[in-house]
Amino acid sequence: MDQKTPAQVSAAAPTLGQRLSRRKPVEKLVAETESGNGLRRTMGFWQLSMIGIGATLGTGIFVVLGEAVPIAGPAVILAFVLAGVTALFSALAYAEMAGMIPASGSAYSYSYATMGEFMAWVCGWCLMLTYGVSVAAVGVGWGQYINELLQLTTGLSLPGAFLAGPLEGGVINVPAAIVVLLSMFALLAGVRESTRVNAVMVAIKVAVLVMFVAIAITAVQDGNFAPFMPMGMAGVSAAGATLFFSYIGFDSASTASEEAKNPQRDLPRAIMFSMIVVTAIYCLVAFSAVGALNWELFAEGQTSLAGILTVVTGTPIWAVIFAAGAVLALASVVLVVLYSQTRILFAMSRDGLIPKAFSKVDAKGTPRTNTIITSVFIALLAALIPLGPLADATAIGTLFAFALVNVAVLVLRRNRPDLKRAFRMPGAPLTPVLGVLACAYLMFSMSLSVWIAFGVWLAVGLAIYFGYSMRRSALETEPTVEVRS
Ligand SMILES: NC(=[NH2+])NCCC[C@H](N)C(=O)O
Repeated sequence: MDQKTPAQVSAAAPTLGQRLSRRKPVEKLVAETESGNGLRRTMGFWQLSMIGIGATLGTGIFVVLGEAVPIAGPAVILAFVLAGVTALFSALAYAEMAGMIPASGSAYSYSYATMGEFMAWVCGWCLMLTYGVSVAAVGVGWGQYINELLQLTTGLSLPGAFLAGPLEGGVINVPAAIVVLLSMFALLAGVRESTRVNAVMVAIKVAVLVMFVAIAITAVQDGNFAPFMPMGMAGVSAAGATLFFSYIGFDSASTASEEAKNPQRDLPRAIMFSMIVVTAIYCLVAFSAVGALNWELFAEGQTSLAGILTVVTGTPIWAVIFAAGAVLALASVVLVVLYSQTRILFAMSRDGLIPKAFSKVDAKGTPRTNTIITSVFIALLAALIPLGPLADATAIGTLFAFALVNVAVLVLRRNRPDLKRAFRMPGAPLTPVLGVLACAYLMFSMSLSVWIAFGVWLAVGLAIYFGYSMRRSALETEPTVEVRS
């Protein structure tokens, strides 16, 4: 048995059921975020939108699109719409929750307040796929573009053994690991991407993607769209599940709610606006890509978007500009998302569910140990695992976490109608229910191997919860907190 603090001796140890369902009161969560975070309310609609778009546009459109085309054929355009609609429901649910509980733990914190500790743990564990594993995926995409840029400008290429992990016939993916480790050093040095740098990155990303559309659309041929749906609806769904990866990131705007001048008005509008911009860009890029190049030529990752530009124009200059833009942009996504992952672990550690080392900060206020452990783990993933499995694992875990956010909206509407909501999800309770169903639909469109990987991931998470977190939870060890909900 664990040692008990004197204050606890009087109270009987909680039962398993009490432990699993104990909730962290909304008021406590809000108080934690308010106590001395010193954040200033400076952001308006545009800055919030730029954050959402900046965290979303990344490896999904620059690389995963190419991997999804063979799954759906030209109907990859529909797959983007399907994934986009699913993301939209969750985006609205996020807007409602973030306006009520502006906590850095994001979906993990929302679940802790609504469904209790066990579901919060499961959600936090899934968020490590949404953030940590997605960083590895973006890192692998970055590696492809840096190599492409090197080839286009110098004709040289890194030896194959150092461009891919063992599952793809290489030894270790060096560039992917390097971009993660460089970001780690930047974070340790206290570098944060400022809103201004973020806005520049968004401008670069949007500019090169618009350039892509403008060039590729001149080569669109009707014949390339027939047959439109060679793999049927199953192909569209499967591609939609993979492409869901490309929509992840709008939630980042919600994590800035404490820095927004008027979150109530601007946050929902910014989330909607980013979703519309991103969906429009994705559909246009997908349309011009599959229109310019027959979908069958996308197989086996033989073609990249940059490659299409060279084929269409006959000169490599546009491909060089495109690849250079992608290299800059993807590096910034790695930095931003890695930072978010450390913040979520910070929140979980503060709650006692993972070791205190993750919430220890150094003199500069940086969670040093947290940042190093997290980054090294992610660098290893990036070095060893291919993009496809990393993106799929990110997608399935995120779909699950997003489904939970929709459930959290339903639960709080019923249990705490009194709470002030900066934004109310329109059409509730129907819309959050549709949100859950849409997430479930995409999850069930994923292949068996993805489900097995997800199952293993969850099993490890449960082992940690029951073996460690359950007894160390701050709700158990801090007697001031009410254990029963
Ligand atoms: N939590 C995150 N923002 N993860 C990054 C998501 C990846 C991004 N949507 C991309 O396509 O590259």
